[in-house]
Amino acid sequence: PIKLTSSLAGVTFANPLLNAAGVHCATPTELDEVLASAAGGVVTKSATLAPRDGNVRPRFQALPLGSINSMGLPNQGFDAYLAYACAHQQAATAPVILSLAGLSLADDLAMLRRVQESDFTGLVELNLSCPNVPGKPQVAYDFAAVTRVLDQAFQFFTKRLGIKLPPYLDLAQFDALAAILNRYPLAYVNAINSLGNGLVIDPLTERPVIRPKGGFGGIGGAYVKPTALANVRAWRQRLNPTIGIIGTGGVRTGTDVFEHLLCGADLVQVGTALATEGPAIFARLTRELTAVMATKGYQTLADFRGKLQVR
Ligand SMILES: O=C1NC(=O)NC(C(=O)O)N1
Repeated sequence: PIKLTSSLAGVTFANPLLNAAGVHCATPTELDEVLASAAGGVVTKSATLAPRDGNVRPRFQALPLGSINSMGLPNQGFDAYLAYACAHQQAATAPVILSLAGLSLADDLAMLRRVQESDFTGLVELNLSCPNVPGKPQVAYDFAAVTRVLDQAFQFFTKRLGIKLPPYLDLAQFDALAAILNRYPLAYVNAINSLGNGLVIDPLTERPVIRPKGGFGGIGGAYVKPTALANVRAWRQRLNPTIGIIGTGGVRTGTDVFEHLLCGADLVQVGTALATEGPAIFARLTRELTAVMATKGYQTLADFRGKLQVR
């Protein structure tokens, strides 16, 4: 019989599929709907210290080949998501990953200190790659800033910490950042966040399809799958084996899930396709992944994880 169990930093998932932070996870109702689906776990909308309304609308547009978004971190605030994560840890539901996106280094550290002092023992995902807060650069493109936040976080944080990274497009960047990341006891790296600051135009109205930032927003979906797979593969080839990998980007079918796992992902997250199809997608993806594995004679994810062949 085919088994889809996967573990990440000692946390076991019955199947490797979750939502991507930000999609179908901003309220307890949405979070419950993902947990009630065939997903193996759920990740919360990236929390800021205080609740946020986010950017002006329209701020999301589904597209034939993916999506563009400039949400601007609308969320119920850190306390709400920490409470949800703790409650569901007690209820022993599928794992809840708590995503954090401070608007400053101080906010990142303040939230991590609160998690450290809390009863939450699960996975924490520090989002270093939101491209959509006007005036805020993506921290993960500034390697000195990444070093600062990890240096200061690991002075006191002893729980399971992963980081959400943006796509990198140059192998020298993977080499340089891996040398930094390998110095820290990271639980995992999640690659990729949306491809930042794309522009989608409506030729009829001669205007961008979303309003914030003059129409500049993060690109997701089929557009980014080759870049997502390359980032998963590049990190797997460079990071210590103790650092797990979550693959995110361009997942719409069981074959897409299979490809992320083949590149080395331990878990796989779904954003754009979940936004359009809803949580029922997790049953479809589980069915399709199982069919791919059956066709190839694989019984477990370990039979093929990270085993992309070299041409
Ligand atoms: O990290 C993020 N990535 C995105 O693509 N969008 C959200 C957001 O804008 O809140 N944040």
